[in-house]
Amino acid sequence: MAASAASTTLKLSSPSTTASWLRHRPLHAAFGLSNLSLRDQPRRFVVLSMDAKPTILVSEKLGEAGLNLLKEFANVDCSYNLSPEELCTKISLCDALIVRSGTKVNRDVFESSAGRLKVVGRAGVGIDNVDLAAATEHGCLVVNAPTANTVAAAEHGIALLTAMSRNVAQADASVKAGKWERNKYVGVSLVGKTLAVMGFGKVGSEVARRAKGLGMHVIAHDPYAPADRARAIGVALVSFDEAISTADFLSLHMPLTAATSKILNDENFAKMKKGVRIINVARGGVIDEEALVRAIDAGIVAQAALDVFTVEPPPKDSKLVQHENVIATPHLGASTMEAQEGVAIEIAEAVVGALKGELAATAVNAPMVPAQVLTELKPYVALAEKLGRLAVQLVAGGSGVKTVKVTYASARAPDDLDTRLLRAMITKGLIEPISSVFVNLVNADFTAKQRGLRITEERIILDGSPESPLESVQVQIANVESKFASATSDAGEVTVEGRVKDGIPHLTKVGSFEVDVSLEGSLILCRQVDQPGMIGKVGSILGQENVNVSFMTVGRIAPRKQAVMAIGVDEEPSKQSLKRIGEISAVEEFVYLKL
Ligand SMILES: NC(=O)c1ccc[n+]([C@@H]2O[C@H](COP(=O)([O-])OP(=O)(O)OC[C@H]3O[C@@H](n4cnc5c(N)ncnc54)[C@H](O)[C@@H]3O)[C@@H](O)[C@H]2O)c1
Ligand SMILES: O=C(O)[C@H](O)COP(=O)(O)O
Repeated sequence: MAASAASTTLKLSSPSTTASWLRHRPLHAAFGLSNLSLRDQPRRFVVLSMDAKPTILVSEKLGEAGLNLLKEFANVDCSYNLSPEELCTKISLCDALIVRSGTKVNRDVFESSAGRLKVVGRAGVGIDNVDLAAATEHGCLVVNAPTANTVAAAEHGIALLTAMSRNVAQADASVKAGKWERNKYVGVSLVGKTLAVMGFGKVGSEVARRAKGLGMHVIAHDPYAPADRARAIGVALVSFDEAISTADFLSLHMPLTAATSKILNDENFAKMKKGVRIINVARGGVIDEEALVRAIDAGIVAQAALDVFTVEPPPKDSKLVQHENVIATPHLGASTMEAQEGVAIEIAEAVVGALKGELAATAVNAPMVPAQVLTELKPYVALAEKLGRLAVQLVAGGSGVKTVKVTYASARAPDDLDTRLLRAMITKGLIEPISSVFVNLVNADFTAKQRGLRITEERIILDGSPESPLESVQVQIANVESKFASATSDAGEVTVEGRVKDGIPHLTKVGSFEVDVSLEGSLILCRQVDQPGMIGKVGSILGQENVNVSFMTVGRIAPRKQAVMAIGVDEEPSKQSLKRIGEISAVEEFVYLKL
């Protein structure tokens, strides 16, 4: 880490006890959640004046216990199956809205509310149906219920697994059609078969546990899950290729992210064992649905059981849904009486709490930064989150992301620099790109702990004037392999370091290579043999598809030796362009990272 001549390393206790930014301030006030006028403070969150009883619109069926909680505090309007126009008309009379995944809460809804809507509660995990940017712009808090439907989703995965393997749905339809086709519907046994659980998080680990009870051999792929957690329930974590090439059954439990979008595609279906069976209760977008139809027709995939689809509901004439080797359910993973009661209570408590102005642990878009400290710290909190995002995207696998070391170099006295917010932002950056969890200042330490993530902090005290709060921040992930080997330091840790320059976060180090690229847009890191013309070659590939390069630097060990080129891009390059960059003869490895 670059430090000035004299420096001292100091270990910080975690969480920091020197919360100078937040000390003596009630949290809701520190976070700008107290009675703010929406017009004056359009990006902050408002709470209701306690004079009037608020109105809560529930637009999809919610469990009775949750409704009762809401009714104790508010007027509750349960109006299901509203058209988009009806929703927009009603919303101007409502302080809160509670939805599941069936209601599209788009920008029109926030605009139509004319500032009255203060909270949107999602009775479930995924907030794909809520326009978060529009919510934040309109000062509307979004909360979700992230835990209560985990077991229900896992049980539905198992239901699909067993129903598919014994043709229950097809045989049922056949009997109801008056037939008796005992030879046609011979199934396959589960005992002794290999199930690969793709995504070993909350739902995936519950599926694994249950499948072991069915006598299956369970393996899992999850580059970020700690191997010891998997081992504790007798599951081996394996690479992606090993999982898909050895599985008899593949069950998908990863979130839909840029990295997992269409992760089951033609190329990967071709690597699978002939006759593999696929279960998806995660998100439709993780499968290339057209490629799945091709793989079924080619006999690679024997059967698929799907609860989720890229477009929901899928088109009536969808080849996939109509395929005789596919069974489908209409996104029923969370639909048990028990889960819906649990989710209803979880969301009702969160919405009522938010309307009362309490800080919500399940807030999806709560401001992480108290308005009062924004001026000085804004670029540093952005830097912290982006370093977390970069570090985790560089991880390829290993024993999972378990140990993260953060090193702050600062000339400020330890008492004058509270790292709680920075640590929370790094945690947010580390967790959000790989999970369905949203991290805020309230839940950051808890969420890290729950995922088995240990974050230690160290301080390097620099000589000199403490004008800026921080000189640099370094994030290191231990015991993992990297997608970009050059990001691994000599000590074997995935390492990124950055600093703020002219108010803008910059990446200044990757592994042992010094670089200098502003952390805006996205980033391509390329390791090559240092030689003339490289910048031109990469630049022209990007230029051909109108991808704007915002920044480019080369860090090298010595002239004509190995170098790392960091290229900031405003737009996402196509897969083809990235492939062409990888094919340039001097390029030894490269990676594309979203910030
Ligand atoms: N069908 C339903 O009704 C229903 C209900 C609940 C959850 N879900 C969905 O199930 C999925 C899992 O939910 P969860 O609560 O277990 O989330 P989670 O965040 O607890 O777990 C997701 C896991 O996926 C892992 N992961 C991330 N990227 C990966 C990759 N490239 N390859 C392999 N693993 C990767 C993460 O490390 C994490 O451990 C989500 O998509 C969620 O939306 C669906
Ligand atoms: O994201 C979720 O919680 C699940 O996909 C369930 O969605 P649902 O509440 O619409 O059933």
